[in-house]
Amino acid sequence: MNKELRDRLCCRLTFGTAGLRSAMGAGFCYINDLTVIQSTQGMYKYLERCFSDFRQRGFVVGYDTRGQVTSSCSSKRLAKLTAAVLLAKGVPVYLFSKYVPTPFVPYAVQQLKAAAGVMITASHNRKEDNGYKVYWENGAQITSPHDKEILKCIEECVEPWNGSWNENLVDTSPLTRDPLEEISKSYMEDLKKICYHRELNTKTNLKFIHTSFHGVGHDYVQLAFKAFGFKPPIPVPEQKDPDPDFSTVKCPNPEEGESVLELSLRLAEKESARVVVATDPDADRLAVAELQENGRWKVFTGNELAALFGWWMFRSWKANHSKEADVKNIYMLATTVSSKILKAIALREGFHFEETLPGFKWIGSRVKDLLNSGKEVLFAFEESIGFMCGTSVLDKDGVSAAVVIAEMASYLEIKNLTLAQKLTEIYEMYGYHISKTSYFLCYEPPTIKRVFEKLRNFDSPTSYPKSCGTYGVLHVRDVTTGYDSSQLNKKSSLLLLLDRPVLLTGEYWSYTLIIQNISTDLDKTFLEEQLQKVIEALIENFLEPSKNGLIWRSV
Ligand SMILES: O=P(O)(O)O[C@H]1O[C@H](CO)[C@@H](O)[C@H]1O
Repeated sequence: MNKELRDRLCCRLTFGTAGLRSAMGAGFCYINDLTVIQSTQGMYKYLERCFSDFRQRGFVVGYDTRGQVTSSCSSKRLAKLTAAVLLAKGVPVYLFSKYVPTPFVPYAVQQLKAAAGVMITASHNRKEDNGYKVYWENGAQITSPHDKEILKCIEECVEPWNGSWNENLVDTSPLTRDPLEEISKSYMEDLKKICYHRELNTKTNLKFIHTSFHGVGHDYVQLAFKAFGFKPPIPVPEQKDPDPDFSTVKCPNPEEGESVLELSLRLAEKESARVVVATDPDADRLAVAELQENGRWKVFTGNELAALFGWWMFRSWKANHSKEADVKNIYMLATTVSSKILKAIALREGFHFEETLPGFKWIGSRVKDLLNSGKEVLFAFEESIGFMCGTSVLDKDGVSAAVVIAEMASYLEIKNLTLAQKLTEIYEMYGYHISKTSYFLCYEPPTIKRVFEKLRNFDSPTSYPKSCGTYGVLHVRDVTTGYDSSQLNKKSSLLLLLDRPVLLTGEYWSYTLIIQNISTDLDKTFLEEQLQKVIEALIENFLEPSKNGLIWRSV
């Protein structure tokens, strides 16, 4: 009992890779009415300090379809409370009147010139979770130092203010605005900027299946296909409407591959559709599967999809610009744990590639800086099926990615190519880039700390591993401490300003191993075997799952 109380009351929610995220429940480290009110009060305090015109600019609030029947805690209720805190303080709130994809919030923040915004969502997490994703005025998720400063302000505002509980304010306050129609219309219009073959889309014989995994995606993906001139994709009926229980899937994470796509693939077979697109419950991630000639489905990894998107976005840019257009002004980005295929394409084609820390918040902020300095960013991604096509939304966007891949598939179809065949062509042109991504579940933060401490003091104190099984370690980059053995000054250009290891959410540690930029004449099977062996060595020597009680999830 004491332990239970301590666990619930003696710690606070902190900003992770995607805002505040935790299970819905009672306690200060859970998502509930009180912690959301406290967080918004802290946000108010911080925003008031940062923006003298906060009361003119307002704040955007969106929400997904999550909820708990037993506690009546839902994203919608938490969104209303978020709005109430600000309305009570005289701040105009753009509260969407209906659930929206996460990308609508960063998009709206920029469009409406709001000071900031919040999306109530736990993305693809299990049904028990919820979260509070914060966007800054630049339309990107907040990074340090804002997160730390907001946390400080939250701690100073834990007592609910008058009016903070009054969720009815959203219906009675003259400061409430519903941006749904305006934002939806303008988002779909902006989407057309990355539509290059509308004519072809209207005529294509290809059929597409779409699953929204019981979340927000259905209506918006249908609209996006319409904006591109396509017939509507065929929805998976059992998964098209919101269901906070996610009753047809074990976990609503499209990253889990074929097992989670079961209903979509069976529907595709029935409908003779070759391509399946799956948006996660808040529609910011995209999975894609394609039926192959051998009758099997290929579920693309995030890195493979990025190779296709990168090729496509650059090819489309080239096709729409004169030979004189300055390719040196073009940028593509990826997080450091993602494949370097874009780097290989960039090197060959003459544009720029940049790496960021893991998490789309880093990509969003960097893209904004590049845009501000007059650069053009065509595409950015992270391996966990997060894609940013174009720059209307400075975050990953499953809705735009779904319709872009549909256009790509239709275009390739008239060239008698499948997505998988084009991927092979891309590899043959720019070098094979193979990778394997998976993750371990670990519910004990001290264990994770121990694993990393061991890596930092491997054979002797303060020394990183020199080998992993039979493999030598060429370089070590520790973005938590800022160490990079490959640099002359031993300093990493990527430094995580957090006091915990990279890739940690407190719940799982994901890993991505990449063999990159290899010569095309090497045997791919041999490379895949090598990759598998390196993975096994890494797990056995560095992670030691049985000793550390880590649960492996196959992706
Ligand atoms: O909100 P979700 O999709 O979970 O995204 C989170 O997971 C990604 C991988 O670290 C990051 O981009 C982070 O924003």
